[in-house]
Amino acid sequence: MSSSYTFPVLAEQPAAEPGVVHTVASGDLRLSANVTCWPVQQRFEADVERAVTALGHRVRRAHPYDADQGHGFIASQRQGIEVFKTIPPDAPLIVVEAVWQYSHHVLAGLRTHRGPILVVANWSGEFPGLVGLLGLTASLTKAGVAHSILWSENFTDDWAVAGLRTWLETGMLTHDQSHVRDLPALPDTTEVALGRALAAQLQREKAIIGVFDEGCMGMYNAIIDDELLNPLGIYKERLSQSALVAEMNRVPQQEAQAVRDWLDAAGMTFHTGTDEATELTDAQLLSQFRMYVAALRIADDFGLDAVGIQYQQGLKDVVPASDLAEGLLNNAERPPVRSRDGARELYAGAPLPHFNEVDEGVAVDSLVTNRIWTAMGFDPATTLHDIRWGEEYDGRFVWVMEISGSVPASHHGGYDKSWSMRQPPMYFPLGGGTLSGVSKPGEIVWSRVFIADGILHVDLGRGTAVELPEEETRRRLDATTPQWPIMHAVLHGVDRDQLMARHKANHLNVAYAPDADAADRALAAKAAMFASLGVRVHLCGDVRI
Ligand SMILES: C[C@H](O)[C@@H](O)[C@@H](O)C(=O)CO
Repeated sequence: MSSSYTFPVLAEQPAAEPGVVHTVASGDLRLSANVTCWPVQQRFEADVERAVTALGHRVRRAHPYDADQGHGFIASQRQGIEVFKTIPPDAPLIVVEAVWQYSHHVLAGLRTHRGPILVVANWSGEFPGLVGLLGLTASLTKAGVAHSILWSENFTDDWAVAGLRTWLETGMLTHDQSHVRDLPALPDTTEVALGRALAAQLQREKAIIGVFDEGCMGMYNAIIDDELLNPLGIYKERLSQSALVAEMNRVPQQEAQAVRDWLDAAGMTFHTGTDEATELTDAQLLSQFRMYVAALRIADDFGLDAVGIQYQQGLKDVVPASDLAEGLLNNAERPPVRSRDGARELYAGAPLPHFNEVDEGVAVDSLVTNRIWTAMGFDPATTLHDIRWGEEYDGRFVWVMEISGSVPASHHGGYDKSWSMRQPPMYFPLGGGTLSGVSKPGEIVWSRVFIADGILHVDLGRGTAVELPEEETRRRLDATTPQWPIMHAVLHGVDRDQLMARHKANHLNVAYAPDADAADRALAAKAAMFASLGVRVHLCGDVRI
């Protein structure tokens, strides 16, 4: 037997100290975002520390502020793995989030952490901390990692302090989820029959989702393995964003300009300037229109039924934002794009559903929604939104649903009620415009496809997009990211904390129906279609089936 092998020497793992709670903060990959958001994170961490200390425990931050970088976030998976080597595996651990964060930075460490895990976020619209929390908890749910969650403005309110105390004392915190119920036996209605027929068609005839670079911004929760996807009849075409850029470069300038002219004629407003670093320029817009044309051509080449562009890593350093192209793709009424030989209009008169940030839960949902809404004769335009924040208005809790760049123009009531603003430089160094506006009042079906216990689930609910006075809309935009499209959403029979406790994604899908009865019928068809596809359906809040 040889004695020359090199055996690994494993460092001793640190032991947990009684009364000590460790904290970590996961951040963005973009230095500009981490530096900009750091002061808010610091404030929130101080709030959490004060609350934990008042309850008789000590806080030990597991990683320091980095003076060279100008922030104290974990900014990569490698860094996260190294940080977790210093954390006692059995110690109580709080992930503190006031910002949008990349879940994979901390997922490796959290997967093997044995002590109780709590994820907390600040109830604030300023930066997407709540969105970050929801992405991480969805990722932990998919990974099967036990965890608790909690949110508060500054951890001085009784509800949050009581929750924190429970978690510190027991290592567990549960929330009311009595608004969720499993799908009952479905009635014998035309909508149920339609849903089942569309499911049978999808499984027999199959559909393809085109994925331009999988796995956006650490969103492990947004990746659905083929083994879970294929039984629905849905298959992935794996595409590269570099092919998209190559195709963009083949789009002649006049064709991109024709898209701009069409939108100008349709009444859309472009807030342009000349400073590439901070303003939206005509050149950025032309690049975005090239992307719109290129995405349709590639989708046509591969026979895609839906498409997703990752953008936020890689492409963000190559071309302006993908959002404007994405919003256009999701609308039935779009600038026409023809095949390269000019013979055919591509996807004429219909949206090509786009799942932003290659969120594959959104891909499945958009495809299903598109089929049902089209079959029922409704506007099939659908989009995701970030669950960004919310506050009471006039005695009702009104959510700020705010996607990071674009919604289909029909959600605003048309292109003449839509505008485009430069994407914030801290996330989008090369700029590009949004497709923004205020979502029109109306009846919506909301939903989310997610993975738990190794299978696909979907939550379905009803809501109303409400109109708020202009100054309240302005206040909400200014309190969040004013460049992005906003929906004022009231969810039926689901309160603020119930949605936060239950929702397994940073995103939520919405689609409009002509009226409340139509929305109920569309939801019933959707429930039937998902159930027929083998997805576990849950009804949330007040839903009439
Ligand atoms: C630009 C930001 O990173 C956003 O993309 C982020 O807040 C999200 O939209 C997460 O869903």
